[in-house]
Amino acid sequence: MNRLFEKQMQDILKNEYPDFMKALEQPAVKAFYLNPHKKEAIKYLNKEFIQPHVVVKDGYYFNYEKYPLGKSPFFSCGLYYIQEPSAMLVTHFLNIQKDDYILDMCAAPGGKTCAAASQLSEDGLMIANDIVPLRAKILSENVERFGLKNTIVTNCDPLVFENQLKGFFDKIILDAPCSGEGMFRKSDAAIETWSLEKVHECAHIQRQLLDAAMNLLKPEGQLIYSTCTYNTIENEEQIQYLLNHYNCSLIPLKKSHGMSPGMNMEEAVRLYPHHYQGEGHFIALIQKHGEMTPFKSKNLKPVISKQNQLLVQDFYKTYLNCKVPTYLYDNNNHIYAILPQFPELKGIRVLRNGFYLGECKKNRFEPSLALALTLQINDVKQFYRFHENDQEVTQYLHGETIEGSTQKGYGIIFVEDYPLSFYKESNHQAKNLYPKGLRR
Ligand SMILES: C[S@@+](CC[C@H](N)C(=O)[O-])C[C@H]1O[C@@H](n2cnc3c(N)ncnc32)[C@H](O)[C@@H]1O
Repeated sequence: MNRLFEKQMQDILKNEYPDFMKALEQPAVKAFYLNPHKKEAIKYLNKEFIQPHVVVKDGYYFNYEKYPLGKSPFFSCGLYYIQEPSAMLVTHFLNIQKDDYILDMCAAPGGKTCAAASQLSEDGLMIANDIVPLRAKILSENVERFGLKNTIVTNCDPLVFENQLKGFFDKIILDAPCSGEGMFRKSDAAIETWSLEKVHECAHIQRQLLDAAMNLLKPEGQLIYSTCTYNTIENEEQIQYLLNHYNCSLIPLKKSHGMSPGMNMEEAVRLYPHHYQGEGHFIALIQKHGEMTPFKSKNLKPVISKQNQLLVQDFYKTYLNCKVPTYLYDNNNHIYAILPQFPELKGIRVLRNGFYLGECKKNRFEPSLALALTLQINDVKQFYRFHENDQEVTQYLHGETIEGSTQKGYGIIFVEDYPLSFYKESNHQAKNLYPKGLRR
């Protein structure tokens, strides 16, 4: 372990330092939270290996060795998101209202995006962004798996949002890139790449992101800032900067179960592995004050060609028992259901324009995995239903064709009550439509 880091922790923790070092030798704790839209699924999970999170509603710790939930088909059905138990507190502390407009500035892989966006109604909006293209792609896949209809996924430097969405957001999540000191128990790479220079480099980026966040918030909007690191440069000093330079104040976060206050900042939360069951974290909630007139964005207009509209309508009529969404947006024959409050994003790389329904190809519509994952058994005219451990589910996830019956065309594979993917049947064979990149 780096000497400078050890010295820093001794200064912060004083006589608790040996306990902290001992805790770093223990295995990291794993947890998940249930998808609020699918939470009856808890009945299918093995209670022997899960235990409720101490504060997070619908959050659970679990034993990954004995119960590798990431490998279960239920994971592919989007029934839960596996997230570190300290990271879960970020959205727990953000008092989300159903119609909030939220920006998650550094969102990949999407733990906080999925937790927050799944609490919003169709009057709300989440823009989930990550600057790294590959990470933004993973974020987009996780948004899809969680069945989110109100979420736009972008891949840009979040400073760019300032040009068009100043004063637009009710809440901003800034889970900042940081020096990762809190992840030393989970990741050797975090230990190896730590240096004081890295702390200062991260602090520089964080400062830019914090300035942008304050400008992007509505007057009376809230910013939740978090890092998985312990040093005060990236934590309390950043918050103090905001308090000194902006019309804002700290909202006190309620501490329990071993959560510690910030350093000379009672309202914030610090999490240490020798006190709290999870990795190292810092969280602060900032209330912006002010009178600025909220910015009115230019909204994204629904546009779709007549021909593509007919293809989508025909697909819904033939295979589904639900209505075609009201606002359709056609991006190069990729069809999205958008919501009236979606802003137009100019010059920003958008990976997901909202709820992706599928692609119009020549004279047919090919439905997406995103559409499949939002359907219930009553919504579809044809389906096959299996149990978690049935061989057909394993075969399907491998990408194999499974034996059909006398159905024709598109249907959905369900695992218990939860959709997994579309298939297309002909000649008694249910052709596999599970995306190649997700097969396992
Ligand atoms: C701590 S992780 C975010 C974890 C995520 N919030 C979650 O809950 O799954 C920080 C993210 O910041 C992104 N990042 C790095 N530099 C950035 C920058 N300059 N602007 C925005 N995001 C950045 C990284 O790609 C990384 O995905």
